[in-house]
Amino acid sequence: MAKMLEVNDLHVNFSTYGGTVKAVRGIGFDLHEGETLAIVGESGCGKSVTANAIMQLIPDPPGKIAGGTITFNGRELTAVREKDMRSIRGVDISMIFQDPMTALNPTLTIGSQLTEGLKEHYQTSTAEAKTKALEMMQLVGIPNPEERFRQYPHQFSGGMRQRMVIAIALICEPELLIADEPTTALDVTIQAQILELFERIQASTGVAIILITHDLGVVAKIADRIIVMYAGKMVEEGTRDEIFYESEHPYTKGLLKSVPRLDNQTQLIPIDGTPPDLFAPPKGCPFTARCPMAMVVCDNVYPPSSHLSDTHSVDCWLQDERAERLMAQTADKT
Ligand SMILES: Nc1ncnc2c1ncn2[C@@H]1O[C@H](COP(=O)(O)OP(=O)(O)OP(=O)(O)O)[C@@H](O)[C@H]1O
Repeated sequence: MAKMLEVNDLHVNFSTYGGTVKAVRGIGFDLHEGETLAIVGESGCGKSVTANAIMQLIPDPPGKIAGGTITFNGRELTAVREKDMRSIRGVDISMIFQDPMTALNPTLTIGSQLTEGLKEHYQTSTAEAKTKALEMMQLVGIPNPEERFRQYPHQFSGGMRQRMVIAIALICEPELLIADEPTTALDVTIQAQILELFERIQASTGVAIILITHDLGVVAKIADRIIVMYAGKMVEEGTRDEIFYESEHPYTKGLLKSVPRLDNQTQLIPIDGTPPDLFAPPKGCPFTARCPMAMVVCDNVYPPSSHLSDTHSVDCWLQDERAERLMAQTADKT
């Protein structure tokens, strides 16, 4: 599959009264047509900022893309003017957010919100837009679309509202859908239904998906590849199986231990401690203070990326060829 998106050495900062928050600190990844990529990590690690940077929605000020490139279908998005970006957003790249309650306008009918994008970007006639909207409602599993088309958001349940938000995001047939915590506000059963919906939509439309979540359990079934972020860095990247069965970063392993399992066989073990302050991130590995395997070097130098396979890489000194020597140094110091 062809490469659609390439993020390279992306840095995003926010200037605040307290200083500069270094929210994203040099991340890079590719996305191919029709792929589902999950970005996973604890609250505050930079997932949403990464998504907003791709959409060119970083509020400036206080935010700024301080470095790096974001190339979408050969176009460098950081250089695109806002006017042109408006014709990419919602058309080529769509984004949906966590809360289906606030994403819809309570004063407009579902139908007018669903057809708005088609009319604005393609000057589609009202009749044609309605036909397309009803098809889309069918695709996302809204029963009685004709009747529902005329209703207002408050007449929909939370799960149905999220289906509508997804329909609105997809109606202009984007090539890329970015979903930021799309199931977090929903209960577990509805959550599973929405995830199945993503799978179904991808199979029928071929849209590529970036799924952002703090919950590895959510991506277990649907992600092709997973990026694990910590304190603005990408600490591990791999296929779903590499992350679930062969993860090497102590943080990824910690996240996996804190995921509830269906068989309820294992005890959930939260990761002790909190992520570092992003005003003054540590110069070494940011996970050091919470890492059960930390060595002296971890505190002082950020680890180089170790490539464990063509698709699997990890930023951890334990994977470096010098690890044994570094462990001995640590033992000497203790
Ligand atoms: N407008 C802003 N002004 C100042 N700091 C910001 C702003 N937006 C984000 N940040 C900071 O950037 C960092 C990354 O935030 P981000 O929202 O990307 O985290 P996240 O991983 O998506 O977490 P969550 O799931 O809680 O949204 C955080 O430290 C956050 O406080």
